[in-house]
Amino acid sequence: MSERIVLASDHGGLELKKELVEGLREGGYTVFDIGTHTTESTDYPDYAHQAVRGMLEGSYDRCILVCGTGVGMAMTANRHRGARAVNCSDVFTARYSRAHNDSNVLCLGGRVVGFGLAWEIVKTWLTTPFGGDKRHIRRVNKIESE
Ligand SMILES: O=C(CO)[C@H](O)[C@H](O)[C@H](O)COP(=O)(O)O
Repeated sequence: MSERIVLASDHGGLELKKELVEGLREGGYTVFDIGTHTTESTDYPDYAHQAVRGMLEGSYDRCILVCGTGVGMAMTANRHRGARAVNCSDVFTARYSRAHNDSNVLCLGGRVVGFGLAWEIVKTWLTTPFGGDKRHIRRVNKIESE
C-alpha cells in the first residue's frame, strides 16, 4: 500500500489543504482528510491533536497540517512525544528536516505560501529519506529522550 498521509487544517489552511489533498491523491498517495471542511472559524489544536494521535497510534504514516501560518499546528504537534513537526516555507528546510531530523509532521501556512511553493515543499518532504547517519540518529534520540 502507498504511504498513508493524514491532512488537517483549520479555516486558515482550508484552501491550501484542499489543493494538496487533490494533488496527493492524483499522485497515488493514500490520503485521509480529517477536516476542517468548511470556512467556519475553528481551533487548530483540535485538528493537530487528532492527526498526530492517529499517526502515533499507527493509523497514518505521516501528517501534513495547515493553518494560517503553520505555527499553531507545529506547536501543538510537538507536544506529542514521537512527533517531530517542522513548520516550513522553503524547500531547503523541507529536505533537511527529513534528512537530518526525520521529521514526521509537516506544517504549512496557508496565508504564507501559495500552492506552487507548498507543492514543491510537500513533494520534497515526502520523497527525502532520513539520512540515518550516526550523528543524526544520536540527535533525534536526544530529542525523544525528554
Ligand atoms: O495558529 C495560527 C497562528 O499561529 C494559525 O495561523 C491560525 O490559523 C490563526 O491564528 C487563525 O486566525 P484567525 O484570525 O482566527 O483566522
